[in-house]
Amino acid sequence: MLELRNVTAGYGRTMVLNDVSIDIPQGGAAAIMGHNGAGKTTLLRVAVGLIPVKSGQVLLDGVDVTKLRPNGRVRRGLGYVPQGQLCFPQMTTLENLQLVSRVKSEVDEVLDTFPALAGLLPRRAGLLSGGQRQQLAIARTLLTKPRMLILDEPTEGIQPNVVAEIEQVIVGLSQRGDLSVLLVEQHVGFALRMTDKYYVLESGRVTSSGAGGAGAEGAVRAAMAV
Ligand SMILES: Nc1ncnc2c1ncn2[C@@H]1O[C@H](COP(=O)(O)OP(=O)(O)OP(=O)(O)O)[C@@H](O)[C@H]1O
Repeated sequence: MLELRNVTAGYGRTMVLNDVSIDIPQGGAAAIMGHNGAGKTTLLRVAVGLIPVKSGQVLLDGVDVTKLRPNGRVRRGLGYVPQGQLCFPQMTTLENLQLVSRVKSEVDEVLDTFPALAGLLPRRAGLLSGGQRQQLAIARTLLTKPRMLILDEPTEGIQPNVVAEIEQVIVGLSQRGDLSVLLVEQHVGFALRMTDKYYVLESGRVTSSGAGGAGAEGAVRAAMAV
């Protein structure tokens, strides 16, 4: 569904990604792993269209979207949840959701996926916990009805006891069958459990890739130890 083909990209004259290729099929789930500064967030930004490529191509459903703006890519089915549990803190949980959709049945549908949010609708988003804000950020993106959900470190900065809750939601989404998932994640075990493909990025290059699943953990840890 989403393919980056030999992408080189960066900021100004500094290239961060060098000749990176990844391919996530429709309904598939892939994890990008690597140390801090390896270029994981940059890769996601390139996929979404927030950073132009210097060379290479981005394809959605086999169509070259390299020159397409982010809003065009969202219309074609990309949903992006950036790092940091972003929300509008002065607005309530419900108002944050209604920024995307005022259709009650659509809001109710995402609340089925996030029952924890249902009881927090009148609360200002700034007063939610980090885990609740992350759920809100994912719920808001789901309201755009993506076919591919792109998540940047969804468990970062979240209390360990809430991490499992977030993981469960993402695993559920990835198993829906109609939603592809691309995930940047530091928790190697979790990332591999829920994906069928992994890529390790080091200094802007893919240094290891293969099938996901718990069996890949050794290979990923070895690749990241280099
Ligand atoms: N807006 C920017 N302008 C210039 N350089 C940037 C910018 N954002 C990131 N970089 C640089 O690009 C490189 C890759 O950053 P990126 O955020 O993609 O890495 P990452 O793998 O996501 O790291 P982390 O795990 O710490 O989030 C780093 O050297 C970083 O300093």
